[in-house]
Amino acid sequence: MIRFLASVATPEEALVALAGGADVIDLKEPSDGALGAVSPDVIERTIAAVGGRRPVSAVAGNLPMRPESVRRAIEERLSADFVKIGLFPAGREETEAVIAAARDYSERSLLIAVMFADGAPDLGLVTLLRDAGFSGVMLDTMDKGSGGLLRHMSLAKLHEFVGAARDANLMTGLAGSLEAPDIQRLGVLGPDFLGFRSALTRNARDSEIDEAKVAEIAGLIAGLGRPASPVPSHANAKLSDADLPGAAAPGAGATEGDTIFVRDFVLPLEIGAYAHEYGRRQDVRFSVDATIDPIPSDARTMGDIYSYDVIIDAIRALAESGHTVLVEELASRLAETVLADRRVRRVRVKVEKLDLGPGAVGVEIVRPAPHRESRSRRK
Ligand SMILES: O=C[C@H](O)COP(=O)(O)O
Repeated sequence: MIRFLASVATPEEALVALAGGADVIDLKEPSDGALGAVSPDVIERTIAAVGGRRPVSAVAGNLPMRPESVRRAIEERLSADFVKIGLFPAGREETEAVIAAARDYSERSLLIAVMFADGAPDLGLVTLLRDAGFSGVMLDTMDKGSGGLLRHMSLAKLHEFVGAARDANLMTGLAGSLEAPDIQRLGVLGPDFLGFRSALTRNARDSEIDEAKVAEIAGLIAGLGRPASPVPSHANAKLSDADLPGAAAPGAGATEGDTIFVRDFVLPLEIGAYAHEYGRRQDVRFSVDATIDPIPSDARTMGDIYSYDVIIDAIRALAESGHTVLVEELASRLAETVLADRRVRRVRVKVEKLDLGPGAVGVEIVRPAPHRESRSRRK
């Protein structure tokens, strides 16, 4: 299950976030850039207001990459469940010194490193973070006026980040001016947290958060229903472990379903078994028809639908994944990604190479959703 981290500036906002359904109350001062810190007094009052119902995190601030500044900031925030420490662009040595300095506190709080997608993040730091006792790592954006996370980093790169962090046994979070349509697209990657501030306010990022907005984001995240990697014990106790939504069996006598499609989507890919097909790209056309549970007639938000963006993202990820020998492999991998969403009943995938002749060559496959099959076998 993916958790919803809501950034708040005051105890009052924390209560709004709580009422709206946030899973983690993240203290930061939004008028002071990406990781503006709130005072220790605000931290204490917020912890008291939240009263143990949810974990509270506090950011260390927009600090220079100097061990003594980072140490002091962590020291003042140890009463929070998580302390988020920004790894701002700096030389490797300075960054390593900050990570090493944080190690002294890893037994006393859960440390989360924050890297910045628009700040040339070094994903190779993940193992250092693990060795220094960090509990998690997030990707966020520094410049809140420069577009959201997906503008700065491709899904394939984010996938790599989540995978590397998970391999290092770190919790992962994604944030950066995220909006409602990003949730399903990032949900496919299975991070532990999605973090929000801008999407929770009706006006500017530093205006007050709005409960209805918080509830909308909470509903969309709850609708993802992905399994989570373990969250360390004392913070976990404050997180609700509601059953995975979206897992209900389709009603008996349900219709064939509706179709979400992406057709004739052409991208250049490295593909083919011949030597002359290596080291160059050729145009490949993808067409995907996903048969999904009938769309409710009152569907109005992203949470009510299966997004074609998820299919497009999966195709783009294939294009970025290096050389593939067979179109059949592309088709199977794409089908698997689409079928991972429990609303999908069946998928038809057509993959065509366009540069080999006057026409197209390729493959078309149809695959049923495995979770639907096993359910009907049990009956
Ligand atoms: O940690 C999450 C951030 O506060 C996200 O803020 P943002 O949605 O305004 O980028």
